[in-house]
Amino acid sequence: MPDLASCTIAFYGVGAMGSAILAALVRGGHPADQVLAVDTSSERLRELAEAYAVRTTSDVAEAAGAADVHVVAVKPGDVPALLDAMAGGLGAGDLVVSVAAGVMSAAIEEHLPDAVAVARVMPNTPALVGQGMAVVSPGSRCGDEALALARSVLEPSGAVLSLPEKHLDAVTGVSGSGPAYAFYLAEAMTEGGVLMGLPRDVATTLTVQTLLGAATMLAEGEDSATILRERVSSPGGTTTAGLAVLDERATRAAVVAAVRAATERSAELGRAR
Ligand SMILES: NC(=O)C1=CN([C@@H]2O[C@H](COP(=O)(O)OP(=O)(O)OC[C@H]3O[C@@H](n4cnc5c(N)ncnc54)[C@H](OP(=O)(O)O)[C@@H]3O)[C@@H](O)[C@H]2O)C=CC1
Ligand SMILES: O=C(O)[C@@H]1CCC=N1
Repeated sequence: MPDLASCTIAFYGVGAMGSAILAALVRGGHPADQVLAVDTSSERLRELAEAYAVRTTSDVAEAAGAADVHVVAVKPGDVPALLDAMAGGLGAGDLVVSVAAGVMSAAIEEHLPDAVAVARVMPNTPALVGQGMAVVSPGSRCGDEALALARSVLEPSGAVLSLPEKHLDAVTGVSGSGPAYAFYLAEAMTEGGVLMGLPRDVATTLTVQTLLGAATMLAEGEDSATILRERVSSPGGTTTAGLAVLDERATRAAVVAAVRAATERSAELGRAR
């Protein structure tokens, strides 16, 4: 397998997720003329060409023949037809990296020539700002060099872990869908501030900086979430009053159930193939 720097990388589907990984890769220094955006939407292609000077095409077979690394970022239900359109252009030395939720690497391999390596990845949208979390799992034909190449596609997007594929549904439940849980909390905190009389822009600033500060303490410090929460909670004070309401309304159980539901939905998407 070659180094990523010498590879042409095609992104099939440049919606929310594909374009975030593409953007991080180009900002990270990968030559834009070695990046190919492929999408059914000519408007999306025009936007990406303008923003990042990447090459574009709507011809899947042409892209498959031109690239070495192939990032599949269409909706799970669109994956089989896309792979069939790609297959004729792929051969030994090619790597297919799929970010589609639930779609198993074995199901992807069935559509492709035997010589093609497949890796599955569960990324998330903070890749767009270089703060993504991606978990990479090798398929049955993905050796160490191909796995390293797959990781290097994601490294400009943020943190990267390698795990066996059996964990990817749970990963999807925590970090794949997780940004939406954080945005949901941000919406609710902002709304609470507005209800209590703060101007919306002020409530938004307070919420965003508070979540950023809390996440930075978790990321950079040694202390667990439990210890950090206890340090905010003065006995008989304001925080315990607020947290008691979250407990009364079973918020912790609701978040655990949300992770379970997203995990189960990922597995279900895989069975639908
Ligand atoms: N969004 C997220 O946070 C995450 C998404 N994922 C996974 O990423 C994948 C993409 O999700 P997301 O970016 O949200 O979806 P989007 O709908 O935003 O993007 C998918 C893009 O692919 C295009 N497309 C569909 N079929 C083809 C085709 N045959 N060839 C080229 N382009 C095609 C779509 O066009 P059109 O709209 O015309 O169909 C669309 O522009 C999904 O499989 C999802 O599970 C994984 C982790 C996180
Ligand atoms: O909602 C979804 O299905 C995709 C996969 C993980 C995040 N978004």
